[in-house]
Amino acid sequence: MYKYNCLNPIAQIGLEKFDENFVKTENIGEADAILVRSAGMHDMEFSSNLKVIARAGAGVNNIPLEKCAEQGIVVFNTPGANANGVKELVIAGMLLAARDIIGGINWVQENEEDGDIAKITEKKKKVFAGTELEGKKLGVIGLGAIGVMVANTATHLGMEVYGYDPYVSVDSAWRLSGCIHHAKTVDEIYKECDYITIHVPALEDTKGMINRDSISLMKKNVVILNFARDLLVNGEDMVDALVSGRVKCYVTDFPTHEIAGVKGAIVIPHLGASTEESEDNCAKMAVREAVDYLKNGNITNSVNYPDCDMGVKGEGARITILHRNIPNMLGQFTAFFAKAGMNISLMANKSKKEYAYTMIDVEGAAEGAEDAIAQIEGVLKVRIIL
Ligand SMILES: NC(=O)c1ccc[n+]([C@@H]2O[C@H](COP(=O)([O-])OP(=O)(O)OC[C@H]3O[C@@H](n4cnc5c(N)ncnc54)[C@H](O)[C@@H]3O)[C@@H](O)[C@H]2O)c1
Ligand SMILES: O=C(O)CC[C@@H](O)C(=O)O
Repeated sequence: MYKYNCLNPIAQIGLEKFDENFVKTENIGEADAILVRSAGMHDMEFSSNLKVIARAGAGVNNIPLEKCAEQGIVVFNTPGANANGVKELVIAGMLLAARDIIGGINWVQENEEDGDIAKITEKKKKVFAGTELEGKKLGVIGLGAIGVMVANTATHLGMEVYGYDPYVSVDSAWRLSGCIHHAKTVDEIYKECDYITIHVPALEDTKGMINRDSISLMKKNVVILNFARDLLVNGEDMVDALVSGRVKCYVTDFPTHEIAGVKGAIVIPHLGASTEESEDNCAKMAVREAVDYLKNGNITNSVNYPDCDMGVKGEGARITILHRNIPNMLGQFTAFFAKAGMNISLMANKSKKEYAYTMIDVEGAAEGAEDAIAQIEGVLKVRIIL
């Protein structure tokens, strides 16, 4: 029996994918798997029983990936599962920035008791007038699951779209509309575009990328949209740019004390992925990944270990080994099985940066293998799945 804990509410339709071999626990210390959304995990201590953290979402900056890798905990995310939800809110964000819809709606609410509201509307409405998206230039920084969808949709609104992503994947490149202008430098986006939207992960090299210097390259009255992470934008520099009028509008999904209430900031309470569809998609994918890892040892969509799949476990034992990516690990594993007289029927080995993963199917119960392999230097976690 495996136990799982939910650090955040996870959609029921996903939890229903756990079969009779899984039970929910409120005691994190006894959990084999943790399901999480945005809860911060950097200060948590993990029990040696924990094998999986499945992030029902894309961003993993709330999880200590390196610490988990060192402790043999495989971290998964759910690529693309909430991308459409975010894309739709980004489009809404552009429309809210282009026209003063919020100001107009607030005005109606403030004057709802006025018997003459229909008449005064026609006088007042010019205050809330705006511009259209058609014909404007949109720069998309980061062409992953969300960026590609935003870029493609914006072309249907008649926008001229520039895309920048020096690490774009082959899959994303295939999905990207042919009419998107390939920006070779991020400065080209800053200099050319009327709207700039960022869809990159919060990493050391992306933190604070929107700051005084990058803003100084942008057009006056630019609109900046941030549905990725607050850390990507220097808050103080953004407040200055809004107050001085350098930036016309900053639409963000991440409220901070600094930005909330600043004129020109449209601040949304992290709702990008908060749709029924996105929450269901993320939950289903996260549970599927956790179950497949716990029952079969297969890794799909891990962010700290390599993906590796040997299909459904068969009759004999499956030994799974999380280890450092250093020479002679495979030789030592196979030497153990040879010496123990155990026949290997299937084997796979994959690596990702400093870490590697080996799966070995043997005929029989692989008695003694767990303890013996755990002794090999460089091994981080061994499991025998029977
Ligand atoms: N607001 C929300 O609710 C919400 C929901 C989902 C994701 N997010 C955030 O959005 C981010 C992107 O999500 P996604 O699903 O598109 O992820 P993704 O991994 O599919 O795409 C990220 C893209 O950024 C690119 N990239 C990385 N560094 C870059 C750089 N320096 N310059 C340009 N491009 C760079 C990568 O090559 C990749 O193509 C997530 O990391 C997460 O932080 C927010
Ligand atoms: O879980 C959420 O609601 C937000 C998720 C989002 O920020 C993500 O990175 O996928």
